[in-house]
Amino acid sequence: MAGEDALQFYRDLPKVELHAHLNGSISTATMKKLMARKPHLDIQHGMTMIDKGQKRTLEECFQMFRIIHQITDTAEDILLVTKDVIKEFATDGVKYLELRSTPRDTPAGLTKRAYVETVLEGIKQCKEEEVDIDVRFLLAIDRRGGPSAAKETVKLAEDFFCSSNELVLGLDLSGDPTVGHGRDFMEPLNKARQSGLKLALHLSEIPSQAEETELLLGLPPDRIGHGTFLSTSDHIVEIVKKQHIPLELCITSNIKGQTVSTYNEHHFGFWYNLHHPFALCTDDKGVFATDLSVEYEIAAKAFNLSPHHVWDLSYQAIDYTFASAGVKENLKEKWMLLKPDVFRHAL
Ligand SMILES: CC(C)=CCNc1ncnc2c1ncn2[C@@H]1O[C@H](COP(=O)(O)O)[C@@H](O)[C@H]1O
Ligand SMILES: [Zn+2]
Repeated sequence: MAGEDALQFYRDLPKVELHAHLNGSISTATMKKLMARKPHLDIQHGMTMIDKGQKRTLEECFQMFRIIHQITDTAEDILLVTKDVIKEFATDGVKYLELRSTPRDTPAGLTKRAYVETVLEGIKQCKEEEVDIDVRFLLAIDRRGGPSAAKETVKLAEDFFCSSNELVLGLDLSGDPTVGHGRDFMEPLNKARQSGLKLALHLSEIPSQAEETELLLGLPPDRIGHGTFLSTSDHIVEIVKKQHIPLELCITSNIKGQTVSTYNEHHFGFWYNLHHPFALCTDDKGVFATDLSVEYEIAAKAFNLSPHHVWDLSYQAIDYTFASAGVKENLKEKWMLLKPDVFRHAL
């Protein structure tokens, strides 16, 4: 397979996306619509996206999110962004998506509760429009907010967990990993867990976080975001392996954010060789100018995966979703229906 044929194979492959931050997933087309609504902000596209071949420091990446948040500060913006992002994932062949986003009170008058309601409305409208994708939502805790904001977000998640008809499934812990300490979030995260919410935590995204990682692994989380530096501690690897905690691996994000130097050195290789569960994900498809099909293609090239291996990766990811057993079964049936076509393309 070469060039366009290859990319078509990865597009046609039914996929599960488990690690996508809403405001990091905004495409160029949607960004243009948002910028046209707010010309006074004078934001240029280069300020919100890292193009092919470019890299940024972690600090510069988090600066980009501050700029993006200025552009998405009303309910109309959040509704537009949610619907566009969902439709773009569907066009890329994603059949099941767990979106995550940090509820925000904005100067434009949006409240955290209204923020969540708007995202859920976007998901509902896409369903009514029969977009071919099953979408669920995780509320994100930004480390910058500290324990009090975390408690508020957990409370909101608990409320929507009960009322959203299985749309809200859990929580994410994210934000600048150099800010705060995991211990600040143990109590609210533990409480969330006891309420039945699932936990997807960014862990060991930067070096020297072994102490924090070990503490948070004690919850334990249901999935780990990135886990880039987990493998620097044998003890931590043992804990993760023993509990079979799936990882969410985001290759382009790690390269462009410079926590990993080259594709071949990505920790995909380490966990793949251990046969440990993981799912390929995009993280921020807008900021990092990628798509899930592109991430599968990058992994296949860097780690020499056959189309069968690639198929297995996408099929296995169904088991790592936070969806009910029934939803997982339906997805597996869907995958089997789509399988022959996919392989006709591959051969
Ligand atoms: C800087 C870099 C390399 C980013 C990739 N890795 C990330 N690590 C931690 N938190 C993140 C990352 N990407 C996005 N986020 C979180 O997602 C938010 C944007 O999406 P949202 O507003 O929650 O809808 C950011 O403000 C940040 O809190
Ligand atoms: Zn992330």
